[in-house]
Amino acid sequence: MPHTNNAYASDRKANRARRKPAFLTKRVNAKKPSAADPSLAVDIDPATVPKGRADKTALIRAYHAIEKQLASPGLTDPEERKKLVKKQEELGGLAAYQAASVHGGDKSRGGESSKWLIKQIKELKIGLEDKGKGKEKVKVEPTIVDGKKVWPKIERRELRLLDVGAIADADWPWISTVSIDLNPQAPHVLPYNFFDYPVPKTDDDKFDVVALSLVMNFEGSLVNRGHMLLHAHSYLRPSASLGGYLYIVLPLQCLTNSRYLSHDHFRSILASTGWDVIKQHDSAKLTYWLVRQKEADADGKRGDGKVWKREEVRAGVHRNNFTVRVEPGEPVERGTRKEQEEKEENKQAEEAKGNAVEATLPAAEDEDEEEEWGGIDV
Ligand SMILES: C[S@@+](CC[C@H](N)C(=O)[O-])C[C@H]1O[C@@H](n2cnc3c(N)ncnc32)[C@H](O)[C@@H]1O
Repeated sequence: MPHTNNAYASDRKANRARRKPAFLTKRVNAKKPSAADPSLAVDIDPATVPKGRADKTALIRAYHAIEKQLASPGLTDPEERKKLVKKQEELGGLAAYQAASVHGGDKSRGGESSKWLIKQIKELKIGLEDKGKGKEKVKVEPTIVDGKKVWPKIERRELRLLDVGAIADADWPWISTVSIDLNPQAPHVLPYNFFDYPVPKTDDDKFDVVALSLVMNFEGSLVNRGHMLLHAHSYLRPSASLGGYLYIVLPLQCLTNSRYLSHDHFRSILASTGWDVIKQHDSAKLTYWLVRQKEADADGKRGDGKVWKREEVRAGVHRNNFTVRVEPGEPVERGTRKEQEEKEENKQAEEAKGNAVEATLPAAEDEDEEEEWGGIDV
């Protein structure tokens, strides 16, 4: 019985046996060597996005392994950095990674994550609560027609959504979406890092909802994942004393099979960073969270400022290491994380392994697990 509920676990076992997947072995040009450094040899046609599930998984893993190295504090040599970036390019770059990834919002796969969000927005009447102050409240209830909910047509101001890590997706007529991504794949997606996207100056220009769908698990720095939770506050428009919503989607295994994170632990981190969980749902592969800003205190703060380090929440070797750390300060840039942080994380990971009853697998195996869930192979 695999330790995951993923139907494709057997594919991963194949990879663990270090069998080189087809797309990595395919030679585009026998003469094309591995540049000056043989360790950079990745025999892949950059234009070819792997078609098979196992090959896609291998690409995601390979890309993520490099992404993690780029986020490492040990990476101080600019030449090493260049090599790693080049390696990613040879894999097809972020575009190939995106094409190979499973996306919660991908309409061709049913747009699973956006569907869930839209349902919640309608049910919670998000964007309607501050409409027409002093006017009679609009009653919005669905009627059931042929067993399906039909929502009445109502006048509503356009709801504003900031879709972070959007790649290329989605629009609804009554939602005004601003989409940003590190590497946009469509003209309407703005090329921004979330941490650099300018905060709107007026409340009217702010957003009702910020979406981080399968984005936190993409971020290689654990501390930056926490910063994403803190940073999202700035973009939300306050409505009465409460504020707007943050929508988070993660691979389910980030919470159900992580050594350092569970549903309860994530809920505590959310509370501490100023969020009340309003709706939560798990599908077979994804976990969905719609959270709302807590009431601000007299100083305008919504969180308790607590520092969250990596803490073990469940033992066992057959676990992934996905977690979120929360620390004050600015988001860290790749390669500039303090060495002390990494030492501390490694020490904690070692202790966790030592405590594990079934601590039999080699470290490399654990590493695989982490890459897998740091990636978005869901
Ligand atoms: C797996 S895709 C998720 C796509 C889509 N949101 C979905 O749910 O299917 C993750 C995307 O997040 C983007 N991303 C990661 N960190 C980001 C950041 N700090 N700012 C903007 N985009 C980011 C990546 O470029 C990547 O395209």
